[in-house]
Amino acid sequence: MTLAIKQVTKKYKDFVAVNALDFTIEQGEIFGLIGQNGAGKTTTFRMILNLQETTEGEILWKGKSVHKLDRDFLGYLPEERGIFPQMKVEEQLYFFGTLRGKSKKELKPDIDYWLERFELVEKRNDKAETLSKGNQQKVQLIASFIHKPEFLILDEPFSGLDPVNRQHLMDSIIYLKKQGTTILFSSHQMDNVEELCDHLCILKRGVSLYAGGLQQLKEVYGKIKLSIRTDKTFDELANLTGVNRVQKTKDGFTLFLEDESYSEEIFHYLNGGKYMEKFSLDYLSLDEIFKLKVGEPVE
Ligand SMILES: Nc1ncnc2c1ncn2[C@@H]1O[C@H](COP(=O)(O)OP(=O)(O)OP(=O)(O)O)[C@@H](O)[C@H]1O
Repeated sequence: MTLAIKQVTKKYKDFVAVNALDFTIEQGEIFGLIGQNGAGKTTTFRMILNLQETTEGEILWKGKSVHKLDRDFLGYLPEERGIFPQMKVEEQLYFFGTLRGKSKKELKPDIDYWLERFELVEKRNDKAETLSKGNQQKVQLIASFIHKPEFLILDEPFSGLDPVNRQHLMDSIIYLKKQGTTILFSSHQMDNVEELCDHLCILKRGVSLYAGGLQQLKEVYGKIKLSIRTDKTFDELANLTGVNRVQKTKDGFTLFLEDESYSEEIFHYLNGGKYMEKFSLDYLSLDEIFKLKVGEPVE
């Protein structure tokens, strides 16, 4: 494993912000940390970054305590956004890259590449303060990884970006993973997490409710989401055996089943087992699982 969080607790006086957190991240994977506001995501990042001490437990990078490491292997996009307002975009990127030990010559092709990729080429000589909020965020994002860190931590990287730039960011994260970068990020946008993550940790008030593979998590619940188009009524569907909940959708209904085994019986009931225009059985989305999980009491 690359990063190991071992029984880490963070207390602020009597308040426990992170409680016995324990998970590992493998080299080259994308790992999502999700949780409601105040769940302890930023605190966890700050402890990995050695910006804050753990109260208990330890954090290891490739077997060594993060206290003992030079920080150049890390890249970090903090939640508090901010770049030097008076500095030009390109200057800014050279500044952060050289600060992390790269030469201007090494940085040049990468800066050109990322400015192009994030549609900032025309802004390269503009002062940061004249950019829109989203564009400033893109500059800060590029600055976080322009020195090609082995491990990149992104705190809410998607917030504040429009859908096109969100897609650019998704593609860039996948590109960085392909280059071998290990990536840990937090997001409140579950569709982004679902699309990108191999593994994830769900935090609730500092406690991990789940840490492991995304697909494994989905399989715990099974394929219990049935989307159908039918002329049956809401009540008829709600009264079926094995149906826990019915949701009206734009073009039909979604049935949440007790168990996926009920789907066959329902298929026969709806249309005598014949052709149906829409009948699809699926896993719950991460968003749905998240809402179920955070609704459960913490032990
Ligand atoms: N310096 C501090 N002193 C006291 N309490 C703190 C401090 N920093 C964070 N906390 C508390 O620790 C808890 C976790 O905060 P943290 O910022 O890690 O949450 P988060 O999951 O990143 O939330 P968000 O999604 O809102 O960014 C919160 O209740 C917060 O108020």
